Amino acid sequence: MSLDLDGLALAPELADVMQRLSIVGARLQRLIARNGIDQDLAAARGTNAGGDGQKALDVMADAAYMEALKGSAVAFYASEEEDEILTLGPGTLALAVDPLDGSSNIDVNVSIGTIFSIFPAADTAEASFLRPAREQIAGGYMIFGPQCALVVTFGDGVHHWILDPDTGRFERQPDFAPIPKDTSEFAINASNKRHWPAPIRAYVDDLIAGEEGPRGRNFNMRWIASLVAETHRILRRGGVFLYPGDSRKGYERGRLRHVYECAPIAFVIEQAGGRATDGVHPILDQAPDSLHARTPFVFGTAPKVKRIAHYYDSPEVAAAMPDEHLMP
Ligand SMILES: O=P(O)(O)OC[C@H]1O[C@](O)(COP(=O)(O)O)[C@@H](O)[C@@H]1O
Ligand SMILES: [Mg+2]
Ligand SMILES: [Mg+2]
Repeated sequence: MSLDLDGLALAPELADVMQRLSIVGARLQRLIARNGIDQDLAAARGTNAGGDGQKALDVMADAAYMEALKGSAVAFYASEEEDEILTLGPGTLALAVDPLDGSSNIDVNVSIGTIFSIFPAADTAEASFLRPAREQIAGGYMIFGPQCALVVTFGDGVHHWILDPDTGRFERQPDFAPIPKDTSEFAINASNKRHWPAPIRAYVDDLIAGEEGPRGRNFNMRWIASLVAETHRILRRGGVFLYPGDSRKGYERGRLRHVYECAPIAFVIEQAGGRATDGVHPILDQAPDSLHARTPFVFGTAPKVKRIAHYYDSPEVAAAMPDEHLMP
């Protein structure tokens, strides 16, 4: 057993899937640590269904998870790297995965990861995933960086393990505390500013105006270009992440995918007392219309995410709202 699940009272088939995911995660961490010694994990390998360039590690991670889940309770396997949903066998679960998130960071030694979402299997493969994200029974990620960590919610708080590289075991840590509310960090790819919708531009302009602006205080910006790394930071110290839809061709619904990126991250963030929306409406209340559907994605400290939604009504009013009026 590489993962200590004592006390979580998981159904045996779900516990078995978590063990299998963690074993692949520990293997990927070792593989990534040897990138450049054994092979080039960032080598181009073609394009996936979403039209994104695939790298060697994208393809290897996808194959490793798919292989590891054969014989498990996972009947339907959906992946960023697979055009269609695959049927692995009889089973009671459906699993969606972004096998390797943050691919642009594979060859620059920056944290990358895996994002996964688990539903009860429905009658068909499509029905198992094209459904309100609130029906997930598990959502989480593994992050491969200075540490390898597993973060997952089963709807009962946000659980956390850190891989001990000496033993290959994931050691259970205290559950994540509620997301801090007083952090002044925001994460957005500011190079796309000219393409953003007006409310997002107004919100970010007010942050950048700092203490001379309507918010009356200074803010700090981060952009790692690894969703798992941004999520891990926000879980730990608060803040807000935005990847809005924009006017670039193909980015009308943003860049991030509902099924295997936004839905599981939204589940974790809400379970940690935060909020996750498409800018206005909670992600967990939405059902995607296709497997690789994109969605605008805003998540983090709840009052910040609520304030952003108010910018779609009136930027002036939203900028002046005291944080305490926006508390969940
Ligand atoms: O390169 P951009 O446009 O800043 O987008 C960065 C975002 O794209 C992603 O890398 C997309 O994920 P993949 O690497 O799995 O395609 C996110 O991890 C990250 O938040
Ligand atoms: Mg991704
Ligand atoms: Mg990916």
